[in-house]
Amino acid sequence: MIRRLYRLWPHPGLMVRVWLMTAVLAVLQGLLLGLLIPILRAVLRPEPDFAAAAPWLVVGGLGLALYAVLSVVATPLGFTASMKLAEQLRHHLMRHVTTLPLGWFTSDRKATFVRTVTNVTGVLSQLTVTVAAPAITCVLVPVTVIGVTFAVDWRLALVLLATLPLALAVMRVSRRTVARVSVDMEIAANEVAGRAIEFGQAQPVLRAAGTSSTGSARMREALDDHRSQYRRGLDRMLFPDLSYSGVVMIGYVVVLVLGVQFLLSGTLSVADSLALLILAIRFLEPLGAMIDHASGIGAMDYLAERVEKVLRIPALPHHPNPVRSLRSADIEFSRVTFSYGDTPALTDVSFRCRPGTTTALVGPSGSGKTTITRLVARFFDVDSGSVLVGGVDVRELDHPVLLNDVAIVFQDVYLFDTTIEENLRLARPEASRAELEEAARNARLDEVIERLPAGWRTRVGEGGTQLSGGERQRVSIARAFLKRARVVLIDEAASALDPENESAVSQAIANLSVDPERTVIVIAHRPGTLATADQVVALDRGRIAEVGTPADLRNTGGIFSRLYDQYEHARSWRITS
Ligand SMILES: Nc1ncnc2c1ncn2[C@@H]1O[C@H](COP(=O)(O)OP(=O)(O)OP(=O)(O)O)[C@@H](O)[C@H]1O
Repeated sequence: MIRRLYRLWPHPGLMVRVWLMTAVLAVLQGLLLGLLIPILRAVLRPEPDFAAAAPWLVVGGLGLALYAVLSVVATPLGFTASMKLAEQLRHHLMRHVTTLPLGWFTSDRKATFVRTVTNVTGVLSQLTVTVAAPAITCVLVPVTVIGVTFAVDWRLALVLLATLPLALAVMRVSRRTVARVSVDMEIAANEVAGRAIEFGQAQPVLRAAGTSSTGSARMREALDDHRSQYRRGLDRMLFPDLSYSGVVMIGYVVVLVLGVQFLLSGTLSVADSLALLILAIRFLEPLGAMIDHASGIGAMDYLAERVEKVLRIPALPHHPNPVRSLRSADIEFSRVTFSYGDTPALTDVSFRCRPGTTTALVGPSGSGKTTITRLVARFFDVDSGSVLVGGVDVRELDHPVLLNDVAIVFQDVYLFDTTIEENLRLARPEASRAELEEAARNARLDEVIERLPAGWRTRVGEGGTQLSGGERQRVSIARAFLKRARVVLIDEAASALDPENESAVSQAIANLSVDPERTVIVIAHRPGTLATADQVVALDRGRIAEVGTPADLRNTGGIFSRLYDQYEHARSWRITS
């Protein structure tokens, strides 16, 4: 465990200092106890010899003073260490996460990551100080006491020594049980937390459907499960707990019986028997306390594994001499094949998008449209073939340089809870007022801003909830203009937009491709976008089905013409309904 924690932290110096301090205190404690022997031997004689005891008392006094000073230093060190260690581990995780492929950030992984960074690192760092350090004491005090006991009577030292491996062996077995119980309890607690979040979020749906009792039944079920898991856990812990205490108690009784016997037979003095009795107590007491730390150590194991799991995710490979500028926005897919693990997404896909043009990606759900846009931005690396931007394989391009020239307009745009101006400035913080206004005009956002009560200074709410979906997309397109991105990847809203937003978003997309240096790829769901695209790439189950201009493909009876008719039909249905 110690080795594992040592490897986990990039700079384990602070942790080692805390542990060393604890170790020094533990050994000092054992040695101070050992001083009892010469002191008791000098005092518990028929004629007490205080002069002989005096030097030991002085050494003991100095030792105690040192112990007190070290304890005073160690306590605040422990407090700050736990905070600093958490901070260090968080930075370590964050640094690693910035090297991961963007495609790794699915919503469930994001949740796990957030929990690991916030909760797991904090608890692990705290346990590293509050459990690992006392656990060191629990081992080192008995070990030192044994050393000292050997100096008095090797026979009793052997009895104590026999207890140690036995207790540690029982401890090992117990730890496994305790670790399993801790994991089961953590899973049950997570289930409760998950259900609670679901229960909260689903309130509107549950109430609208008049089934709020069903929702609370699911919640109750999770709580019941957690309670019975907890009870089962306590039952399972009973046996290791009792067997461990049993070993420690038997050790103590054996020392007591043998000590009395040696005393009665005259082979051990009264002073030594008394000293040994005290040493035996100090030997067995920390050993007994060790079981209390077993669940903490089990929890540390589990938490360390969770941090290691994130750190083990392979980073996006880095080219040793990356190309540091983008020659042009020419995009080419050359025989690209890609799978998400075992799920094939694209097979042998080749097409080219020239600067100054708009390419519409169409195809049924799951045909690979989103994957194409992800590969352009290098969220993932292809399995075979290559994606070229400006004639250079994206794997050879400096990733920040690529992302600097790429703007992505998601279907569901997330805005920060600040003003509309700040949300736009994210794309280029130093943009002038005139540049902001030009970007807003091009994205047809100007008319939205005019309507807002505080204009540019209107706060958009968490996630941008004060704006409609189409308006949020316009903010995102305005960012692409402001950023002067030469590659723009758009996932057009598939759900219905009101006619005003629909035509504004289509116009904004059309404005983007006016720039002769810009390449626009849009996952198109609107006939308006399809009709104005320069090129259509139709996909079917990860393969290219058709490539051509909308006019060429409109009457072929192929996938594009079918989808076009469907979109048109849906549109007329919306208009007439
Ligand atoms: N993160 C992922 N992990 C595993 N499989 C994925 C992932 N994303 C997509 N897939 C799978 O890859 C295939 C292509 O998905 P993709 O999202 O590219 O299709 P799409 O045409 O954009 O679909 P839609 O129109 O529904 O968004 C599908 O089979 C999908 O289930």
